[in-house]
Amino acid sequence: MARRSLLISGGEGQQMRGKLIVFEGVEGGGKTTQMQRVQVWLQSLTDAPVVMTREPGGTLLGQELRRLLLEYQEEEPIQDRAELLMYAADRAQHIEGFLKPLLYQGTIILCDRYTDSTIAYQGYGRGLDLSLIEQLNQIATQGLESDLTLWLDVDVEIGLARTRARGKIDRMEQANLAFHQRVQQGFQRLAEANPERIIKIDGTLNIDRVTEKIQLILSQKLIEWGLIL
Ligand SMILES: Nc1ncnc2c1ncn2[C@@H]1O[C@H](COP(=O)(O)OP(=O)(O)O)[C@@H](O)[C@H]1O
Ligand SMILES: Cc1cn([C@H]2C[C@H](O)[C@@H](COP(=O)(O)OP(=O)(O)O)O2)c(=O)[nH]c1=O
Repeated sequence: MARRSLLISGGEGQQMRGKLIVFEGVEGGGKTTQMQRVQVWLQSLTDAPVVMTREPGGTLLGQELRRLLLEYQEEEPIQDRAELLMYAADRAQHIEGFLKPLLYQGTIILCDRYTDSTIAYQGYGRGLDLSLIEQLNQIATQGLESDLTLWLDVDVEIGLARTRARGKIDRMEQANLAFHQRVQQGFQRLAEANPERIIKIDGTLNIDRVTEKIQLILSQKLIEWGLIL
């Protein structure tokens, strides 16, 4: 495949020339593992910078919010609506201070979780009103949607077993199985409702097979976007 600079295919001025590729799914689906592999592979194909980031935690403020959101403490449980607003604050900061400037420069961004996680976890998982979450996502993102979302689908039990094997589990991972199953159902519904944007990948395959599948999907997208010939 021939490389092509993203800067050539983009327009002038304030046009967003980069691409936002999001990795989603329940805990332990393999997002982090695959993103690292995809970053190296994609960077070998294009002159455009390929950058990895995550929500929560893609900015300095976000790192603080991530700590508060994921640290387990019994004294004063975080209320569901406070949790929702903290994820939204992380996203607003991330988009304005990090994602948008890079997208204007033509960067390809690989982002670990985005708006669908809020719908799945706070909406389906916690049971907060979906239209309220959509409004909040709109406020935080100012309408910035992912160009492509790769949903690494694994059974909740498999994913949680993987994260437990990895070590200490965080506040969200400690939520009960029924919560995580509702989250999973959320991702399923989102994928059904957005077949163009969200592509499901079987995350139970071995690591190399998952990488191959992602590479195949991304190769087609890069051609479609005019980033490789
Ligand atoms: N396809 C896979 N098969 C088996 N284990 C995997 C697979 N993908 C990732 N893992 C392992 O599962 C754990 C969680 O993976 P990780 O990439 O951190 O997932 P996530 O970021 O989605 O939570 C890690 O220990 C990782 O090595
Ligand atoms: C972005 C986002 C994440 N989350 C949760 C999902 C995860 O449990 C946690 C942190 O995500 P993440 O770092 O992806 O955890 P892991 O790599 O272990 O899967 O935050 C929400 O509940 N709502 C959101 O909007």
